[in-house]
Amino acid sequence: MAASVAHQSWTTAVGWTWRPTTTNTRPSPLCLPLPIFSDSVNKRKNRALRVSCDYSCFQIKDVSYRPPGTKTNLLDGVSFSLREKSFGLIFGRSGSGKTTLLQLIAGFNKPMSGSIHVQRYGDDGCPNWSPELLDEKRVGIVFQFPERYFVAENILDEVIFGWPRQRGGNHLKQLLALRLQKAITSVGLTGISLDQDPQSLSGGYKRRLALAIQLVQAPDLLLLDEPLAGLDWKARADVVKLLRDLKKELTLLVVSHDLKELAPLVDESWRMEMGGILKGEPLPV
Ligand SMILES: Nc1ncnc2c1ncn2[C@@H]1O[C@H](COP(=O)(O)OP(=O)(O)OP(=O)(O)O)[C@@H](O)[C@H]1O
Repeated sequence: MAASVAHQSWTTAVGWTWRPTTTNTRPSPLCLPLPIFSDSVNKRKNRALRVSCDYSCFQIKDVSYRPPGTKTNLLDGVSFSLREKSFGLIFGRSGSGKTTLLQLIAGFNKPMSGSIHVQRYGDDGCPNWSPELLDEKRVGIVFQFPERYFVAENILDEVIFGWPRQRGGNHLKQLLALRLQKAITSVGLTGISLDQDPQSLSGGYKRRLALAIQLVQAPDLLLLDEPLAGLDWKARADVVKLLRDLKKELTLLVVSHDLKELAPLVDESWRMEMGGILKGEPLPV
């Protein structure tokens, strides 16, 4: 069977954006209560308005990290916040600790101190729940040169690597199939046969595949380490365009030296200084 989802039709829509859930609904004491409307229509309108204006931020607070058995901090009191569906860029000298920070946010290592949370805000800009620990399952990461880690013999297997371990009925299978289709479409791989060897793809298409592998898990936050490194000018332009589209769907935190090409996408930027000290700073381009 040709391994392609491009020509299959799917009738059910699957939500793409996850919202953190919590049982703690205590409002911030600093926030005033919302106005009470006697008219029920106004109440409904007001509620609809509030829902559409809610938003989340990923919050890293005072994070420090030193690898076990070493004496030097690689990250020193790193704090920043990134609003959902925005594009954050961290730049700075080689060896300053940028990749180390991404690995902590992805949950590969635990910080020595500090916290990594998701905070929800209401339409009045006030936190409306207590912050929740960021669930690492909600975070995707694409390493530098991700194509070096491809293991499967065809594109489909590469994308769904790990699925056999997931048990579930038809509902789960349908959900995964829909996610697969959406991921493949999002990165523009629809014209490619999924039977193909991933290593036969061009450099730009390998990066698309690496992104699809993460998107199929439907992350809320996608971390990218040097997404343009090693690509020719055309592939770089393709990946930049793809990242612009992805920003509409999820939050992107990128580490890169390619400031000029990524600048049009960037909402927030920070410089990592040697010793793992992060400072908010406009891009120097
Ligand atoms: N487990 C470890 N033990 C000791 N030192 C480490 C460990 N992991 C990374 N380092 C060192 O920490 C420093 C920061 O590394 P990191 O890869 O985070 O930097 P970077 O800013 O991402 O660099 P680049 O831009 O070159 O990718 C480097 O000097 C690296 O050698």
